[in-house]
Amino acid sequence: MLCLFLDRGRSAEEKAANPSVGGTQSHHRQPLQTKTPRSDSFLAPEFLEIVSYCTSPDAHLDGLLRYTESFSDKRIYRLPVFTEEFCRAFVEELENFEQSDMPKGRPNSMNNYGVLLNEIGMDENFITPLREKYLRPITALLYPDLGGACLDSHKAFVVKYALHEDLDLSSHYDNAEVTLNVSLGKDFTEGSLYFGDFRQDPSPMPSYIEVEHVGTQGLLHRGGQIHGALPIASGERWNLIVWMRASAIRNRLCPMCNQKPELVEAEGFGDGFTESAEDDVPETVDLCSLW
Ligand SMILES: O=C(O)CCC(=O)C(=O)O
Ligand SMILES: [Fe+2]
Repeated sequence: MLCLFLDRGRSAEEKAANPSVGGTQSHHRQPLQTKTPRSDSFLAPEFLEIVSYCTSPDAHLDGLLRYTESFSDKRIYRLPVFTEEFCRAFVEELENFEQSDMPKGRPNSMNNYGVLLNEIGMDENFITPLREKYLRPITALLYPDLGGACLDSHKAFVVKYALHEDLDLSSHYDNAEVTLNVSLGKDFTEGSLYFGDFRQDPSPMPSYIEVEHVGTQGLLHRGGQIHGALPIASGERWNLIVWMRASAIRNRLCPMCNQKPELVEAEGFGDGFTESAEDDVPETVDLCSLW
């Protein structure tokens, strides 16, 4: 059973009742599951401090920016997210899954290597609470105009780059209002991200900036910020990517085709649109920051 060390607070009685929880096995034969995280111990203390600030009554953008690193005027921010111990355990579990004979899909149409988190049961119990409880107070301040306060679904996956596999990722924008990209390790050289224009606001001479990955830390950026990844020169690079969507925004205009979406039924979160598109759209986007 997959359990990403989220149960550090188990009592002796619980351990006696279910000693196998928390173990790491290399051959999974049954559907993988996670336990609901019972503590915040997998999150970096500095990240918890940021969340605590953002949920305080007087929180404001300038106050939040004191805790993060900002990159140019492109609204890209770096912040601590996970502990090192968690990142190591997470990658170890992903490697076990990779080596298993479980059926696997590709993370997206561009990356050939990596893991879709819903395939290992980590969507509902791990990414949903991470988005709702921890990330949303932060994105509400950073991206109110993009529905940062009402990001209500996601697509989450881990991408992997290695010398005889994918080396880089070409320029693209994400199917997301806001993206979180956390560096999980392992050891690698090069492989930085580069960012150009915001898709909805192109300039005749786009300027590009390069942003390095820092282990355990995350980058938040607008999904529409054009970006790509430079080739790694050695080692292996694993990153958690969470494409976060706000139905209140995309119900009005699909961010991929710039048209009013025509909805078809989908499984799970689909692409993050909701059916009652007409009814749910707030008068102004900032309404959702009143949550
Ligand atoms: O390789 C990376 O760190 C970026 C991946 C990415 O941009 C994506 O999957 O959308
Ligand atoms: Fe991307």
